[in-house]
Amino acid sequence: MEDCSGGTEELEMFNPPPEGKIKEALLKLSTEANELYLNSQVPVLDAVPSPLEFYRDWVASNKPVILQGVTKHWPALTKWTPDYLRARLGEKEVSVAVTPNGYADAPNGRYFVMPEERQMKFGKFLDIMEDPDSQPGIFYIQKQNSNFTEEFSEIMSDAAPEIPWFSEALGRSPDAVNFWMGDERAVTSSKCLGSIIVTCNLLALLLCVFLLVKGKTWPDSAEVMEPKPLLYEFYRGMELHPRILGVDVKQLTNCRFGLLAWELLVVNFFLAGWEKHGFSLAHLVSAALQTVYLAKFYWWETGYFNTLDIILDRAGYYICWGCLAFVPSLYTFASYYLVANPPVMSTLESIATFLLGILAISLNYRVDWEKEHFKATNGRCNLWGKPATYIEAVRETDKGIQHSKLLTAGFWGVARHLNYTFELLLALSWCLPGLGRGILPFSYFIFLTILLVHRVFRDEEKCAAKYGFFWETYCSRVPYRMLPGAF
Ligand SMILES: NC(=O)C1=CN([C@@H]2O[C@H](COP(=O)(O)OP(=O)(O)OC[C@H]3O[C@@H](n4cnc5c(N)ncnc54)[C@H](OP(=O)(O)O)[C@@H]3O)[C@@H](O)[C@H]2O)C=CC1
Ligand SMILES: CC(C)CCC[C@@H](C)[C@H]1CC[C@H]2C3=CC=C4C[C@@H](O)CC[C@]4(C)[C@H]3CC[C@]12C
Repeated sequence: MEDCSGGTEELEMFNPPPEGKIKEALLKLSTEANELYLNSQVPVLDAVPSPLEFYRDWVASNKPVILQGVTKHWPALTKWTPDYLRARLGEKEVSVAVTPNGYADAPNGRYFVMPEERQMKFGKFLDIMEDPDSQPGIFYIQKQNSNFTEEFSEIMSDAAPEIPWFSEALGRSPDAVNFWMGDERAVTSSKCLGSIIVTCNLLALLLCVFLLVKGKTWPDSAEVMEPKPLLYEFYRGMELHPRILGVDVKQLTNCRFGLLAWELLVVNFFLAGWEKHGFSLAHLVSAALQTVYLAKFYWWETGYFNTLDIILDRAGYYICWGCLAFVPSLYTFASYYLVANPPVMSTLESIATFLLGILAISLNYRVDWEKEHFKATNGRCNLWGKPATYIEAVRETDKGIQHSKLLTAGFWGVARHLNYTFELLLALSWCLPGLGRGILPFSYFIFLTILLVHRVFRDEEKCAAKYGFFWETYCSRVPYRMLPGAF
């Protein structure tokens, strides 16, 4: 690769347009093509079309299509084993691209860099494929100059160097037929996501079935949900705090598995994006904000043990499948999306987004902290420079008369759920690097808006039942839920 560095200096003299401008132009082109005539997904055809259909529906209208199963009759599919290829081509000299990252045919930062090319015996190349760590670099046979017909004529009859209906539709034989071969490092790490998500789903479903059976047959405590339709019991769960081998299930699924998987995936997606398109500050901002947010969660973890998830929601599909499968898939989606669709955000916008995110995380933490601090000091604390004000709620319970305090100072005197408002703002901040890439990068933000608005009503129903008249007094003193003056 050293030879390439001289080339980079020469390229500098052409003074290419800034990367942001190229990305912007390409994005505009792709958006316009999508709006004007493209399908939202590339269609898949299972049957071979006639030359006329192929020309009319896809070539002439300039639309992409995936043809499935067109090569299933090729002998190559069963014949091409390492032994067979060695016997036919072992002594043959072939051209092999060697790169540090597996991208022999892709832009590297602002430049399209040619890979180092080595001539070697095909047998030697197969040895490297079988033991990739035996040599530094990633070896990849990939040429665009019809290397299949030029260099691999010995195995040409195992495949079809020309597809008749395709040539008929185009009115010409192919200009080039290429043979590519490499190991899995030519593929980005995000390609494994499908298997990870399937595994999480299977594990989660198994656990939910187990929890249902356990709750019905050998619950940890006498307190289990009264009988309901089976599907409901499966969805909502049976037990509040089940344990498996002494481990609290909800703490394991929510705090350990779900959130750690979230962090690992977000870091992985950032690295995959970097490997694929070069370093992106905006992608880093998105990953860094999520990392700070999750670190904040662990700092505040004991506060989480007083939330609806722990005190009200039972261990069932909603919470356990949610944390084992839904959190790794949807909560990480903003970062995942940026792997294939790199951000088009400028450096200045990225820095502004980071600052917005940090501000929102700090405010969210501050709101939660004020309530925690107020409860820990039994109301004897200062907030915003003044002694905290509150409503003393008295209620009769199984354990006798109980006294509780409803905070009316600090953020809890401005609106009843400002922590959710800042939660939405912080979620928006790490989705923002996907701006200009359609609605999908904002999936998590949209889901969270629905979840939190619904949660406001769930939480207030619980508080109204618990505090009765005193809750109504709090609501009249602090009339807004999330947005003072509006909601
Ligand atoms: N990213 C995500 O998917 C989600 C994140 N979150 C975040 O988790 C954190 C915790 O949220 P969550 O548990 O839902 O809600 P809260 O932290 O707002 O807790 C609500 C509870 O606090 C108590 N409370 C309410 N108002 C007062 C008051 N004025 N004075 C004293 N106590 C009061 C009541 O419990 P009690 O009966 O003890 O008095 C109420 O049930 C937040 O930061 C939130 O943004 C939440 C949901 C989803
Ligand atoms: C079945 C699905 C459609 C819905 C699943 C919802 C759950 C996965 C989530 C419901 C509440 C979520 C959380 C609440 C509070 C949290 C604190 C925050 O600081 C980190 C995230 C979280 C633990 C979050 C995790 C997902 C839920 C349990």
